[in-house]
Amino acid sequence: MVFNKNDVDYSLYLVTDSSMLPEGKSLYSQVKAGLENGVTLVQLREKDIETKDFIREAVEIQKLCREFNVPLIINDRIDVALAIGADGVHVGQDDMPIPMVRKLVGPDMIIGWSVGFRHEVETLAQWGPGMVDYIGVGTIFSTLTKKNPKKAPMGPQGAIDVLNALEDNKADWCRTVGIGGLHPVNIERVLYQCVSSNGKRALDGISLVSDIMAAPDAGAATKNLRCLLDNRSYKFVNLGLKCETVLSQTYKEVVNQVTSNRPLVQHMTNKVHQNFGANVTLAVGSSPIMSEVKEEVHELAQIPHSALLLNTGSVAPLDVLREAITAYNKEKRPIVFDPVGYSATETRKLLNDTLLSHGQFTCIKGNTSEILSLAKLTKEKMKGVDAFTGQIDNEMIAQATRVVAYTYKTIAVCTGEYDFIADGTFGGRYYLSSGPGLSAKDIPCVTIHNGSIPIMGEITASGCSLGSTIACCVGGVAPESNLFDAVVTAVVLYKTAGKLASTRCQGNGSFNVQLLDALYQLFHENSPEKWSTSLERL
Ligand SMILES: Cc1nc(C(=O)O)sc1CCOP(=O)(O)O
Ligand SMILES: C=C1C=NC(C(F)(F)F)=NC1=N
Ligand SMILES: [Mg+2]
Repeated sequence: MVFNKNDVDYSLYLVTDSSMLPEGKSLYSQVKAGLENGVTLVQLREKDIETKDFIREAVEIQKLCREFNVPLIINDRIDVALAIGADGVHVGQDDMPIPMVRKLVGPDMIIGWSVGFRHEVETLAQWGPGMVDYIGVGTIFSTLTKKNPKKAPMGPQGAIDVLNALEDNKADWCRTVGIGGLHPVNIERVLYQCVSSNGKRALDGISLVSDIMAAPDAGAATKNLRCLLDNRSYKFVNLGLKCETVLSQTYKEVVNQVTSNRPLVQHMTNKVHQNFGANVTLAVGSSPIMSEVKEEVHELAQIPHSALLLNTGSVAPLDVLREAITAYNKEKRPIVFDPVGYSATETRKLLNDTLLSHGQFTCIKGNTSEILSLAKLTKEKMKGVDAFTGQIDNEMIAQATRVVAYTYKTIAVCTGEYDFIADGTFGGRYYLSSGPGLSAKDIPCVTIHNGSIPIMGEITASGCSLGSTIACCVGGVAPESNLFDAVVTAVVLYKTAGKLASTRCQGNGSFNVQLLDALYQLFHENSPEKWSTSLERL
């Protein structure tokens, strides 16, 4: 019996592995526990096994899957799949070519293909709908399960590229499952982030091996995975993720909450910014801690009203930065990310991309060049570049800010004469199969202006210290307060202080001091009705 391909539920796809069974468990018992708790598709994958043993095992598992009306896919071994009348086969890039597989198995069997790159999608699109029915998109995160991996982990951004390739090549018939290192700690984030740029396509499901096959209680593990797949809301921070530009909270309220909650803002940042950032944090009624000690990040993240400012000018080792992201995500406390010099060097780009794929950021703040490169809006892609002056117009910057917010499902801030703030969080909602239907141009964005303040660019750490101010506000507001309001308040406060300081200073030395004083005065006076900075909804 072969399933109608359109009826296959790819949401929780178990791929077996008999080499990691816990003591006293069998392949059969693990698969059964999975099927009883929400596994919707099974793939029998045995690398080194005699054909006779494989067939015996396949017949046994097939019988079990039929009891649960779940399709059985055989990995790699077309002969075994045909011999037992399996519902499908899965082949990798180095296995039998797809057109040959289709010729052997006929039109009704399900064919799955391992895909990691855009060119592989272009190939399957050329073959058309009669060939590949679904693809395993991976390897998303590093995993020990697949021996001699040929692909480096692609991260959620790599999976988005594959989803975009499917959309670009109109391969609408092709379904997708993410695979590789998927576990409860990252599944919500993968489903939340992995949406095509046009908003139409999300992953159809997730596929995993060790989380169930190696689980001492495979039933409980599966039940947990099922919940993550079905609840569709990723609360990555314990703040309100209301997706609108109506400031549901006034600047005054935000400042009051920061004052009363006095957040602890952990800085992992560059040497130049350390001192000034700590003083800005104090000026904005908060407590700085400049710690880059791996062993204490979890303790710090657990302190009420903690927030992390991660500025990749920091020289802390990568594993310390990753541990900090893990800790603050685990505690659902905000992380402000400042990808300093994002694409200035390949090294920095690799570091930043690695951190961006490791966790969920509450806010990503950068200057125009950092945001444009994060949005992958290179010169030729930019329509808004003035042909003569080469100046990038505000519409282009606003769009780049929206693309960054959308791509990383975060609040993106682009600093310059005009600051832009876009909300790509979608309220934390995520989808299976079809995405939100909205693209970057549809998400809320505001711009903030207070005339030009050229001296802002003349001092060190002025951009970095906006990061400190944002971290104070998102750290200090009450839980469930709206995240967007807190970020907007920080940017408006900072730009107002910058303007005020520029009218009082005699050069960049005194500007530093005046900026600190202005922040302190504006914050403690807390009379936003007097703040000179204007906000406009785009
Ligand atoms: C079978 C397989 N294929 C992969 C690919 O990237 O194509 S990764 C993988 C193993 C996934 O195991 P786990 O869920 O234990 O990480
Ligand atoms: C190598 C593989 C990649 N992906 C998948 C699946 F997720 F099932 F599509 N299965 C495999 N065996
Ligand atoms: Mg910067």
